[in-house]
Amino acid sequence: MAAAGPGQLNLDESPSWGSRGVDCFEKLEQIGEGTYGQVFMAKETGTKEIVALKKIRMDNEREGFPITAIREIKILKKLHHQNVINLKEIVTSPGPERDEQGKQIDGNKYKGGIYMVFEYMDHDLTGLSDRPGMRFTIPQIKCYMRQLLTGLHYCHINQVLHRDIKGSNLLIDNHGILKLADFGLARSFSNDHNAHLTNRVITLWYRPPELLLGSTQYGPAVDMWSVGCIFAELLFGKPILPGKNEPEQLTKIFELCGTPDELSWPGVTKMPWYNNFKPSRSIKRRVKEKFVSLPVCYYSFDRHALDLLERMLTLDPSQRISAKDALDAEYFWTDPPPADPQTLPKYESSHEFQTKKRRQQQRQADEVAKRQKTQHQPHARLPPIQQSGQLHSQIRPGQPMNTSHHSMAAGPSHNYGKPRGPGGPNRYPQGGNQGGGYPNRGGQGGGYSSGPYSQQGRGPPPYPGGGMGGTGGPRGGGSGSGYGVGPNYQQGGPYGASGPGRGPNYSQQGGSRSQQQYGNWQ
Ligand SMILES: Nc1ncnc2c1ncn2[C@@H]1O[C@H](COP(=O)(O)OP(=O)(O)OP(=O)(O)O)[C@@H](O)[C@H]1O
Repeated sequence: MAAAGPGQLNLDESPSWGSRGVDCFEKLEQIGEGTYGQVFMAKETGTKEIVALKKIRMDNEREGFPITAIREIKILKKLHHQNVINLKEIVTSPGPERDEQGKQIDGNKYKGGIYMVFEYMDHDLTGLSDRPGMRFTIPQIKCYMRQLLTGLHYCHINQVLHRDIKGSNLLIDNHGILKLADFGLARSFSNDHNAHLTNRVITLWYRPPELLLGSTQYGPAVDMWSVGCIFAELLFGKPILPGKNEPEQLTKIFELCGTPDELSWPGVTKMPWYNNFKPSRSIKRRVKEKFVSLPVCYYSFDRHALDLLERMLTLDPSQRISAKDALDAEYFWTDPPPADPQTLPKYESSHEFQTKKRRQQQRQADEVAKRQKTQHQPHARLPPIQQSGQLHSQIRPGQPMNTSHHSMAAGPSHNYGKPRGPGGPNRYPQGGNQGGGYPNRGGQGGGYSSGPYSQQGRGPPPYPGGGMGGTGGPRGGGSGSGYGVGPNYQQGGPYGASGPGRGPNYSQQGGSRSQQQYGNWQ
């Protein structure tokens, strides 16, 4: 495993990097729990500036500073764009880490913690969209999508693949600005695509078919598949491809996008795992059909949205639309235009971690109320006990802080864990998770890069309500095909016992994206 010298980062030209202690910051509250460790909202004691501190988890790193953190720091140091999170500095904690009881924590040979200091962002997309009653408008969705594509285009022209695009890694502030974050799986690429890269990246639900079929030579198109999944999710109201494991993920993709053949995807039959996952019968692509006639959806996908989605969810990566071309798509240039970020509603801070915690508390309160009710039932003459749902209905955290926008319907359902790459937490489905849990994860912008978001004439249209779910709906789960098109698992797929962090059966997704999990991933 690659490692930096103990206690040394040596990553910077700037002398202040790594030289300040974390005691320059007052920790305010925990806002994230990632594979790396915790993320805190903190205040710089001198300037009072609010920042996010991401603690680099060292406990599993016996051989040095974690390569994931080195990559993230190196890459972020070279990326500077309005739609990419700004890494401000690295700080260290001087002494040995202590737990809440003041006991020294073992296993950290650096005798202190290392933190990345980021600009603070009020929300992540998952946390925001999971707020009860949250409904994004079409101009809001266009605004977020355009910023996502602008940030990603900037990464791609700077030869960086993000490799973990998902809602919880898209941060949004109360000025409506969206930034790409979490570059822990990112890496530089060269345009010749000759290097071999690991295919065990990208959270399962957002992972493209070429990686699921074993490709190790890939490029920016992998991120564009994930963007397509996010785009559809924003309009559809829930994740569109919630596979429980890799084979099921591929099945879901084929059911939606059709089965590939040499005509639609030249070279597909030569892909490393094609024979393992060869569909038993051919299926027609039905992206348009699925999203045009939705029984339960908040927005209908208009013609331009469907066209763009089709081009993002193209099976053959060489034919998939690039970020640059997506920014030119009719969708962004037809009414209603993308909202100006400044005009978007401001919300109370909503990170996936917090919305998850709130939901857990609500669940616990519901259980207590249920228990009390059961205990009291035999005493028929006692007054009925108030249900926790009544309390819930009074608290409407999904409401924007300003009320100038559209009213919001109430809606439950935060998903708290998040599924990651080959194993990991989950907002999405991972076996037995109660409707939540995430899937596992295992030059400049040609006129787009950092400019302001111009309104495109033709005054604001009336915005119908709608947006990303929040109805607690069927997140996660969803099994099998019902089409009988599953891959040929019998032949012993590549996802069997061989993969690090994966159990012998397909439903295993535990783990993290640490070295242990990915081995020598590139
Ligand atoms: N700069 C920031 N401002 C506000 N919140 C942040 C910031 N960076 C991260 N967070 C919150 O912390 C969460 C986890 O952060 P991040 O994804 O960077 O950590 P991670 O350890 O890599 O997590 P994961 O393994 O889930 O990707 C984010 O989803 C977000 O809610």
